[in-house]
Amino acid sequence: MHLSDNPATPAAATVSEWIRRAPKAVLHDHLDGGLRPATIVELARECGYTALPTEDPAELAVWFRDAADSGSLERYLETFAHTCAVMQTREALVRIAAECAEDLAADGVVYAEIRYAPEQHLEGGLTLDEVVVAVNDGFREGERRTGGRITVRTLLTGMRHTDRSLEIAELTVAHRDNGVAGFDIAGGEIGNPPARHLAAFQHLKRENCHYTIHAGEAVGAESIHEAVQVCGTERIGHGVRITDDIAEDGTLGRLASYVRDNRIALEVCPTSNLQTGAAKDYASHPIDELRRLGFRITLNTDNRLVSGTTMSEEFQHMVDAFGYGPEVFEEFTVAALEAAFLPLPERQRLVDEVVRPGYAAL
Ligand SMILES: O=c1[nH]cnc2c1ncn2[C@H]1C[C@H](O)[C@@H](CO)O1
Ligand SMILES: [Zn+2]
Repeated sequence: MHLSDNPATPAAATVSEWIRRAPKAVLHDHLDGGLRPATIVELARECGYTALPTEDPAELAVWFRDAADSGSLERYLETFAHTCAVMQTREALVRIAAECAEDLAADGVVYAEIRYAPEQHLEGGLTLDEVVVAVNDGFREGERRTGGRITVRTLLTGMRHTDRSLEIAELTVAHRDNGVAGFDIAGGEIGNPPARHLAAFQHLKRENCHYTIHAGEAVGAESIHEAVQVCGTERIGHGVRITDDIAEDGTLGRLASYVRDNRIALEVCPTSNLQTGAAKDYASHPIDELRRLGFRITLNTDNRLVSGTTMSEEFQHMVDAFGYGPEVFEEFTVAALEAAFLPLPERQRLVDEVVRPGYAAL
């Protein structure tokens, strides 16, 4: 299925002016899912990558969104071969990270946790450490270019189908004082349960280090149960299939109660969910039900290029579907900062000095 055939996923939202101005925080955004299409084309030429589906940046943007709109997470993930192919040198990683910070800041994002899998950027001869340093340098440059309007931290992702997660967890700990805020597990969920990576999570716990896990996207409540109760995750990437454990009348099962009552944040990414088949359309997306039931909800992009979205567009889709006003987005933004892997005083400063005044001024 392509977006053009699917009225549930309009190509782009027309964003209200106040939404662009509203301060935003994003906890779930993949570096390799958010490149500028023109940058991909330029970098592909420079590094001799000839497999791009088109060299026209506008067409390339449409191609990603359409190709990812298959109803399957596996197919969605196949598109990342084209972005990772051009992310194999220090120069490319610095540029992509700096542009990511600029693009987010231009969209009103004041705090971002950007994730990527270092193991996917070694083909040009970089070491894992060099990859992390390059991305961090790029983000520091991007923050400078925006005049400090945005704070960016990274999450290092271990891929669930490979066996390097412990190494990536150790890398996370090694770079924790240098812009790396935590760890994540991503990739195809079916057949790759999070407990395969228990050694990584145990290492992070012993080191008092933060992590989140993609769960409840392509697999249901059992995946969320394992992520929360076996792996001890602090947040859940997506998590929308927690609805498996909620009855039609809104009665919560034991797992759903545990997640809600412990304020475990859900990193909800509506447009991505529509593309991978985790939700049917915006109007029936569980985000609103979960919010009304008291879950700690954060709103996110997942992959700005691959899902053809921005934080402002995600906000706008929620306005259109549920009639949300600024007070709901203020709630989501404060929730994101409460769940952020940033020291408490820095989170409080962002809430008190940036987010609250920003919403008051809308
Ligand atoms: O939504 C997702 N679910 C699972 N894996 C994902 C998702 N979005 C991106 N990824 C994968 C593809 C990327 O190459 C990898 C690291 O960012 O994470
Ligand atoms: Zn994701």
